[in-house]
Amino acid sequence: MVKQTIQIFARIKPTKVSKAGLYDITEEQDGCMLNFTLPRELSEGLVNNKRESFKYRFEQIFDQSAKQDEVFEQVARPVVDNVLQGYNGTIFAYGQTGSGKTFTITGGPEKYSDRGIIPRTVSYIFDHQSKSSDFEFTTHVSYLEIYNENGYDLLDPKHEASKLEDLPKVSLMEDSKQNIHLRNLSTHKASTEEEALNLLFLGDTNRMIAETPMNQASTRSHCIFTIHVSAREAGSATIRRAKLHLVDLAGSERVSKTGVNGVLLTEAKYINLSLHFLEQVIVALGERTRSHIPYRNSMMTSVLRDSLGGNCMTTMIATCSIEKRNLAESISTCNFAQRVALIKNDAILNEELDPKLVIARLKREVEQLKEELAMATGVQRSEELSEEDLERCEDAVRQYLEDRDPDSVINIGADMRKIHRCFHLLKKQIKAPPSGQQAERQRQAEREEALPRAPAESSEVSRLQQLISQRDNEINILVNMLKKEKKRAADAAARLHSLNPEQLQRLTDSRSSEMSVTQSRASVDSSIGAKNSELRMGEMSLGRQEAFETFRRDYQKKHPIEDSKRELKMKYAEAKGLGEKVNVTRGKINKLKSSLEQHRMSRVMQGLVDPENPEPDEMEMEMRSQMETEKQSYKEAFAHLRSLKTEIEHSQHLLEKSKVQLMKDFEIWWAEQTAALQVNAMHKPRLIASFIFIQEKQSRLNGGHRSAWRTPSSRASSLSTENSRVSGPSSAFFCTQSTSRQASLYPDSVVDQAAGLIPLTGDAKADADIMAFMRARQHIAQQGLLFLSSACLMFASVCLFFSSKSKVTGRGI
Ligand SMILES: Nc1ncnc2c1ncn2[C@@H]1O[C@H](COP(=O)(O)OP(=O)(O)OP(=O)(O)O)[C@@H](O)[C@H]1O
Repeated sequence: MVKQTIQIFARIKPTKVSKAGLYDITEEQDGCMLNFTLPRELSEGLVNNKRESFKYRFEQIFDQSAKQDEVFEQVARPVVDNVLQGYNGTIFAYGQTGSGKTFTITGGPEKYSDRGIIPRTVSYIFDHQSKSSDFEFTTHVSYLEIYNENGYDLLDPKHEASKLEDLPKVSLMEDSKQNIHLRNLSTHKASTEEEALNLLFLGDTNRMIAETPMNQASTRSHCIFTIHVSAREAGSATIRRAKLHLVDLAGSERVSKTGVNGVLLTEAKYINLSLHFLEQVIVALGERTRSHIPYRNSMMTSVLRDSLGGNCMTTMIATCSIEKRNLAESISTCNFAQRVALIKNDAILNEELDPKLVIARLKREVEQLKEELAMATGVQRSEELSEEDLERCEDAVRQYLEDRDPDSVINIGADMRKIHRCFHLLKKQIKAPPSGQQAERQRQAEREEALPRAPAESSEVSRLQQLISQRDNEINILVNMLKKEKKRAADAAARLHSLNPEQLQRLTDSRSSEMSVTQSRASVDSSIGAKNSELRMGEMSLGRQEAFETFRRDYQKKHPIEDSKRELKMKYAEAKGLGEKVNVTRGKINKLKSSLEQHRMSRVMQGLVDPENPEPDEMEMEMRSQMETEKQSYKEAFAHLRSLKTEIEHSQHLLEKSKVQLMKDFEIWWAEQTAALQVNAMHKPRLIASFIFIQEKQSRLNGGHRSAWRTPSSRASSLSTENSRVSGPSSAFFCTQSTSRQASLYPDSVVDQAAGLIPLTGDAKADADIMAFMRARQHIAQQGLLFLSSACLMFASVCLFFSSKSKVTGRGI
């Protein structure tokens, strides 16, 4: 058992503002000190006392310039090493919104070097596994999100989440030993790093898609990515199982400061409540005398029960923002961390015996004991030998006969039935007529025995015989080589035959090194995320698509997307170059190999070397050394290519995530615009005619479906024309969009007349007439009678004008 207090680290988020004496970090013998010095006006306000200086001890403090790899090495790697040894581990980030929790745990959205603890941990685990060939590892992952005290499975493959409620709900269950189980949380086997990273990406994308618009600005949920590792040494029945929780908590700021209402307030209350319960658990654990720890108060503390005061090695990273307005929250984060540092955990090695292996071992033992008993008592066992036993006897006899050691024995145990069986097999061997080859060899030996030979003659004969067998060997080698070549050619032809043109193209492409295969697989995997955004794009109406294009052009975050694309392109180019290099080197190695073989062969043929014990000559040594150099360069290039492949996959994931984010931001913007326009429309009933006019036109653009204009999106774009005149810049986009469409379909004059000359009258009947007319006009327009419709429009306008005038004056026309 390892007794250890929770290790605490702090990380300061980079800021453009100069630190101007607000904080400093000092190194001490047993850790680091973080000192905050508050300006007077702050110490009197936000923090409820007048202290100006606050000091906190941490295991280590990462200042603004700290890089992600440094954080991984210091914070995560020791925990992960323990997990690989069989100890549970937890790493959690705590801090106010925007202080860098997600950046630390998952990573930044732009650069590969910004990847956080989770992807680095995944790489580390699989790297370790590939190097430990004595162990058999299995890795599973799960991803849980806790929002408003409800758990959701972020890795559910059956659902395409568009909101959180679409994801399966996870609930807590407690067994008789009070162990917590998570019902409905799927765990997925990951056999490779790539598979695990794809799962992480799937979960992150689901998390992003399922965010409610209200919680956009900040992650208002807790997320727990769990890696389950089990390891067994070859031949051992003992399995070590450990799990690693990587936790990104929700922002810890106080409700009063968030200044929120409605849904957001409910969220904030839940977050604060669950963080409050977390604090209660931590306080209770810190008090030695407390026997009851209130884990059950919240889902998060229930899930993390083992991590807090239980069987786990736990590490916390406190994320702090040192901008003036955030100092109070950072101080409260550090206070929290100090309490956490008091908690003692008792981590135990999670070892268990694999029941299957134990049963097999016990069965073997029982068999042995039965055999010994039979020998000792003389009461022989009478039941038939099993198939397995029969096979074992055959193997034992074969090995015995093949063994050249005259002292070898058959080791089959004390069972008389098996001993009889072995004797039976031996007798069969002796009695059986020799096979063709054996018979020939026997005859030859007999002939040789029978021949009386002169000593000189016999030495000449044996020299010639040696030469013949040497030639036989050479012929065999050549025939085998020929066969291999033929087979390789036939396989290649068959493969080419089975490829479709696209694959053929890919094959001929220089990227057709190993890299291209893995890359294409990666792109299939990364399409999981792309699917969401593409699907949505496909579902958009034409107007909305156009709106999206405009939105994308002006999108604030477009630059990172463009940067990522550029970076990805560069990496592709680099991978292509490396792939070519790998191919060239491989070609060189193959060429050297065949030259070496030829060289050896020719030496053997010339009788310059003993085929049984070929001594390398100078040329061979030279070729071998060249081959070693090439192999080294191949290895290096290949390793580089592999790491580049991981980088490319990561960048693809980031790009996909940015695209999903863009899509989400667009949806929110669109909803806001629609809502604003609807409010305008309610206050301007007289504008309905132009609204309908544009609606109808929009519906025409959308393929002439009447129903299209009922959708909020088309309603918004129709209203927009009016809105652009009334509410100005906020709807400038709609204005541009509509006018550009109008210009292409209708002469400006007609549109203006339609929108400007036919306002509604306020009289129900007259307005109904106007609407009926508009629809009729739409119908005519759809049949291509644009000119006629314009004439009708003018005529109707005149009629309506007189009709409304006559109503006003009380006279008929
Ligand atoms: N150490 C850092 N280096 C560079 N950028 C950072 C760092 N820490 C945070 N950021 C950036 O600051 C922004 C907010 O960070 P992040 O999303 O990680 O905060 P958070 O604490 O997880 O917030 P929330 O509680 O809302 O989820 C992001 O754009 C992130 O990329």
